[in-house]
Amino acid sequence: MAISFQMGFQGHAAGFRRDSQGSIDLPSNRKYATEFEHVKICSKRRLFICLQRRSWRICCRRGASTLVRKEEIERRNADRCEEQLSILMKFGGSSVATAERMKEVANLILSYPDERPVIVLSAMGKTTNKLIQAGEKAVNCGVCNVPGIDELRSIIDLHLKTVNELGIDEAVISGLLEDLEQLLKGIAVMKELTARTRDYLASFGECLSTKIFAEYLNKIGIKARQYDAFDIGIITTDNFTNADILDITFSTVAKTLLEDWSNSHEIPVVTGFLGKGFKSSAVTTLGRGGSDLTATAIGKALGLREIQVWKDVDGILTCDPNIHPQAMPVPFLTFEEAAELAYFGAQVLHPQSMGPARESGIPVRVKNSYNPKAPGTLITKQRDMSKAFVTSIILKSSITILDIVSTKMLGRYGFLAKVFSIFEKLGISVDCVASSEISISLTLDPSKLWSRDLIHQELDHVVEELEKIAVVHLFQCRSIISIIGNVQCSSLVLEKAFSVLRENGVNAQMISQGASKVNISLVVHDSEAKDCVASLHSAFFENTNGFNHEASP
Ligand SMILES: Nc1ncnc2c1ncn2[C@@H]1O[C@H](COP(=O)(O)OP(=O)(O)O)[C@@H](O)[C@H]1O
Ligand SMILES: N[C@@H](CC(=O)OP(=O)(O)O)C(=O)O
Repeated sequence: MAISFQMGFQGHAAGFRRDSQGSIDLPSNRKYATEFEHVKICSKRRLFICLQRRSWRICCRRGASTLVRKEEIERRNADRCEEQLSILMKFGGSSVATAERMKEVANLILSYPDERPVIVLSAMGKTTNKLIQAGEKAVNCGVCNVPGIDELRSIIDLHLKTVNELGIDEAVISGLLEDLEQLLKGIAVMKELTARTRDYLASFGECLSTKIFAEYLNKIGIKARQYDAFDIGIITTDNFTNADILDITFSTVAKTLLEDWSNSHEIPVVTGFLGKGFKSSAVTTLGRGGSDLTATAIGKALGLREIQVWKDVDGILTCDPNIHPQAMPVPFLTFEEAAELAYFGAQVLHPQSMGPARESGIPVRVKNSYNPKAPGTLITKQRDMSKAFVTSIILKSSITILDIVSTKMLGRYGFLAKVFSIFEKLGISVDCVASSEISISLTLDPSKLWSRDLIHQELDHVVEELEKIAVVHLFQCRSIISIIGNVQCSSLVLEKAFSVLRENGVNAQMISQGASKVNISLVVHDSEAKDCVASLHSAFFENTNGFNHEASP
């Protein structure tokens, strides 16, 4: 964009350079851009005054930092009025962990000038963990000691520091911070933290981050409005800590957000992770990482063109980078592949998040807010599978295997039905199954089903029930390695996977292939699992002579 701008000495000293179109590129050190957005504390006074008189504001356009007229931002606001909301941008905790990160995210939003986005945010950084830890401490610490709980202090410090660094009024969050302390005192008085209270407690994280961010957007000239998901019609089951979104959500959310948008043209900034219980009307949460699900649910409700999920990695990777640092981005995935990957434990996506996107056919793009230029991963209904072989390897550790063999007290036909009716009665879901007429092996993820102190007791209970009809062996400390790949190549995938296991001297204790056939799961001992993943990754992705490389969707 061509602009004329008298750049004084300070501007040159700060490293600003004019390019051939007249745009002024900011120095690569983004600190300057930030300083000029928060001019109150800016030491580059002369340049700041000049900027203010001419009504310039700083924003980031398509990755290159440029100065953009305030009028231009107003024009964009006006353009937004004429059109419907177009995309959804969800930013996870790592993307909004500090004031600096929030500024980067605001710049990212500005770098999509032609879109009218809905924003979904998670809690800042590790706030959710700290809220839960504070709640657990409050149970035993006594009311007087609540204000001194380390995690509470750290949550208050982080949020106050953030509003101060963003130059917004502390009043935006002071009421919420007071309520939070009161809630923790209530937990201390009651000496218990129920699942319902835990969800209410966790909700403070998203309420705080969205209030701060919406206020900041308004401050820099982008009209925005904060929404609590439980007030706009995200209606869920009353299954606290792991609630499911109910279908009524789609029409209620659409009504609220679209009506407000057409009246006020303010970008909605919505709390991820939260909902409202259908029967209880209390705040619920969608399970850890649930903001991804909020994003796809709102995307479906509004019929948006694209759902963007911004993380701290270059998209979905070939495996967890914490397990194997050579993990590389997967450019394209189908909803089915992404759902399997999420369900089998890839932390990067919430297990249920692909549902609403798949039902509505809206593409999901997973991007890196720390590296926006990276293409990320595009998840769509279909993709060209001709060059696809294996897309990723997922590891889920600390699972339990149950080997169940019929005592023949039941007829052959009744055995499997009876086994699954026991799981249904106990409300237990199973990950992998391998079965014959009279025996069945299956895997459970106890940490998802029961709290740590209940795991042993609950497992004993399951075994006791099953022993009424079968001989049961229970094996703990096992890992599921799931290989997500092309159904057409499953024999080749199995052949290669087994030769890797053989080279590593590892015996698979169970093998299972889902009905979708995109996933082959192998169960090994926890102690062997990480080395197996590294060797499988190396065999499928690092020494492939280009065999496993994909270029187009
Ligand atoms: N296959 C994978 N691809 C990408 N990231 C993965 C994968 N498996 C595990 N991860 C982890 O997931 C993290 C991103 O997920 P998450 O922390 O939930 O993001 P956010 O909080 O930004 O929504 C990454 O930092 C990475 O450590
Ligand atoms: N804050 C919630 C919800 C969430 O989705 O977080 P993130 O996007 O940072 O994974 C959690 O920590 O579980």
